[in-house]
Amino acid sequence: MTEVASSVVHEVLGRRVQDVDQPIIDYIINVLADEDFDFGVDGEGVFEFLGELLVGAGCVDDFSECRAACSKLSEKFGKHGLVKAKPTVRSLAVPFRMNDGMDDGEAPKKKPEPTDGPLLTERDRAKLERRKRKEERQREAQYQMHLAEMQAAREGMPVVSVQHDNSGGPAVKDIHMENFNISVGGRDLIVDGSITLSFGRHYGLVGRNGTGKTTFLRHMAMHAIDGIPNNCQILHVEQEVVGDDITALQCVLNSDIERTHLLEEEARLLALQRDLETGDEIGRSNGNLNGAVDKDGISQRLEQIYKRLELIDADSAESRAASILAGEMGNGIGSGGKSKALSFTGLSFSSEMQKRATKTFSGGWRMRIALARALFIEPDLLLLDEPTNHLDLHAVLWLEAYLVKWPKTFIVVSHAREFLNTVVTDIIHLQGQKLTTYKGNYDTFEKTREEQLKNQQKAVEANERARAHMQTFIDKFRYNAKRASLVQSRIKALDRMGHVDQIINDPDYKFEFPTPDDRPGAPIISFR
Ligand SMILES: Nc1ncnc2c1ncn2[C@@H]1O[C@H](COP(=O)(O)OP(=O)(O)OP(=O)(O)O)[C@@H](O)[C@H]1O
Repeated sequence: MTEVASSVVHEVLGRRVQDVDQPIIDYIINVLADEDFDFGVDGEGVFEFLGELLVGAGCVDDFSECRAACSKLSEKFGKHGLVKAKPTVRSLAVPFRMNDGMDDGEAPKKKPEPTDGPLLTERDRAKLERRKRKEERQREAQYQMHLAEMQAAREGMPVVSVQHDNSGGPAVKDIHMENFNISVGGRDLIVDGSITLSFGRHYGLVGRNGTGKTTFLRHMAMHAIDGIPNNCQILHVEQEVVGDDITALQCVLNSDIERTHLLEEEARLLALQRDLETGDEIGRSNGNLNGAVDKDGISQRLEQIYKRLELIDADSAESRAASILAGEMGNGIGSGGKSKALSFTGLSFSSEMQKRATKTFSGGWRMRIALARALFIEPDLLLLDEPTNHLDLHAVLWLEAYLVKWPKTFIVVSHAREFLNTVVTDIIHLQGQKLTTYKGNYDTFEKTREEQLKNQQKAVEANERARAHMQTFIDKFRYNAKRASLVQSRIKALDRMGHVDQIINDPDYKFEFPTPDDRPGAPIISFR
């Protein structure tokens, strides 16, 4: 069969076959010699299966010549009686219903598909396209459902706010998450993941687009991973603040819930006190002394409130919030960094802007307010997702300097290499559904990875060389009785050896410079 196939191929393709690599010709011959090969009508099967290869390898000049050659190949093989008659499957003009003649009322009626008798292969292709589109729609719907579930769960969670009672040190130190899985819409993003976040370390989370970095942060923020202590305050800066009548400054200050409640109570009690005093005057003029007891109670409570406000340093809160919004360095945070020589304008909210309602700001500026709020809260674990996206260069430099001095743990997802190099102490790499932590900044991570990949490549090559060598020996002496035992031992050794895992690497990085109107700033690393 192979001999016949070989002669037909040489006959049809002619002299050009001589210029084509032998393995390609062997492959073509083997395909055509396969007794199950479907030649299709007029060589259509040959064209579909081998067309591109024939053109690419230079066996024919172009696709039209290729079609003719395929037809000829099919015809010649037919003459040799090697083309088996295969029933040509055509689509039905109208769909065949299995329940025809049965109870019509019960039958699920399907609209007849528009058919004008195309070959099934073309129809199949269209079908495949439709199925793909359907799957994409399903995936999108599942993802939206996942987002809605996350949103609902988020709404049911206690609000992350400024905590004042941690004079004995941070409530939560290291966080150990072990053997957890994360999937979205049936797609596994992290399988059997384990990671330890050491207190005070600054992590950069990197990985190809779509690997699940954002989803991982979301799961952590929702405490949906075992190992995260309940009392750990985790804030994921993902969405801009809601635009309403509250001023930008107040929006930041409101995240100190205790202070806000104390101030509200104080205002209420002072108003009550004023009312009672007015009532007293009226009462005195009527000879009535009622209300003295209430007045004492109010004074006592006010005294408690003032003490607590002092303890939590409520007076300085406003200036702290304002300085974050303006982008000044405060609280000893963020005064260092290599960008010291540049003057910072930071988040750039002037005092006039700080008094404006959040609803008057664009999405980008409301994102800045969300960032300011997170920095003001200083949660146990801060999660930042592409924070530089909404910032101009000055704000990026300011944020870098701020984060360098950040006293607690944070994880930042970013494609900005310089930003990562400046602010992180460790890199978490999400790849192949696994999380791996590397000490050092982004450049160090990249070097370590390169080294690892080189070593892995060497191991793969050494393994393959050794395997090939053994295989050659086996093939050569397979039928040699004298060497049978040697051959056997090599076959066993080959089995034991297995293959070294192929290298899984992220595609190269691509640098992008975003348009200056929305994202002026540092170069962006993205995975091709
Ligand atoms: N809009 C969407 N529709 C359907 N599935 C989605 C959508 N967005 C994300 N997903 C699914 O969730 C997976 C994880 O997305 P996620 O945003 O967490 O990845 P990522 O690593 O943060 O990517 P990127 O760097 O692009 O933000 C995706 O691979 C995809 O399967």
